[in-house]
Amino acid sequence: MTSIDVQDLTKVYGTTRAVDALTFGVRPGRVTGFLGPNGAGKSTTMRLVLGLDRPTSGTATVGGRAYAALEDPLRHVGALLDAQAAHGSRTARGHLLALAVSNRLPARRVDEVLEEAGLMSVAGHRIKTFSLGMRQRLGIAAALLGDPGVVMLDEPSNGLDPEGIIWIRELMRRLAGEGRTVLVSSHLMNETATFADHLVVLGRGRLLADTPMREFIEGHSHPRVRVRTTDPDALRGVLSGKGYVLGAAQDGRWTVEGAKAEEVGAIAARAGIPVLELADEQASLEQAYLALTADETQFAATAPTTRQEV
Ligand SMILES: Nc1ncnc2c1ncn2[C@@H]1O[C@H](COP(=O)(O)OP(=O)(O)OP(=O)(O)O)[C@@H](O)[C@H]1O
Repeated sequence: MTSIDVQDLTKVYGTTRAVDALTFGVRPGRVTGFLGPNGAGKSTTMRLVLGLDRPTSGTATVGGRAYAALEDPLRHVGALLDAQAAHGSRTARGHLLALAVSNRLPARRVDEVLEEAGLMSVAGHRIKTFSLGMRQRLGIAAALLGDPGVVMLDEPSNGLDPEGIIWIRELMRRLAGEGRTVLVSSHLMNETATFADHLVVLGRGRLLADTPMREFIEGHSHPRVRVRTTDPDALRGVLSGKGYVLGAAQDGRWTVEGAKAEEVGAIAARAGIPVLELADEQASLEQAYLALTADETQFAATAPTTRQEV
């Protein structure tokens, strides 16, 4: 099966290094989430892989070859970059048929992908009447037209309703399960956590992480315990004796940063303090991502006081 390989890739626009000496691989059989703050270089990287832009230096290949060198490229790589790109005056079926014909793909694929994308009932409607979510579905249908081994989707959940979000998640899982190479950019961390096996994270054009999802979350978050007690003052006292701080209460529960449930439980039990609820907090992808990218966000709203402190 086919991999995407990005090797020492750099793209400079004027004074902006949109992509900066980037090296990573996207492997088959798993969904790779492509993350990074606004302007980190995700779309530029995807455009370079698709040969839509020329690298300043370095290479981006699919199955070891530049996209431009692929014969019948849609049979190898399907991509959704900009869902607005389709001609508004065409029907969904007309648009896909034109793509199929110009790329020497069998016309029967058109109805197959319309069905797959849930667009069969509107296949004869003009695209200009489509909502953003329907355009996303059409863009994904187009990406699947050539039955490609590599699928790249830029923000595919954009504009999709909850049912559409579940559909895209299941579609990506299935494509990876079939052994395809799936690269998906997203700003929605909770969403990405439901479908990605692996993560590639960019910040200001550079590689920040290329790791399995689980390792990423474990490596960029710290343990935290949630506890409910009838005697918070006593618990605060015994915990502070062990170097832990009982945080502020929220909904009748307290948090202890940097601790494990078994440690807090043992400390409370030794002091005879009643504990009504005790659990390790599951670190989320969002927490881990924010911890990693805190210094890499180009367009963060920063309070003036924080600025002066830096
Ligand atoms: N055609 C272009 N001309 C000039 N600058 C560009 C061009 N395309 C991208 N850039 C710049 O390159 C940087 C990376 O942009 P890119 O769109 O690749 O980031 P991104 O990670 O996809 O961001 P987002 O999450 O906002 O989509 C940004 O600073 C952007 O302004």
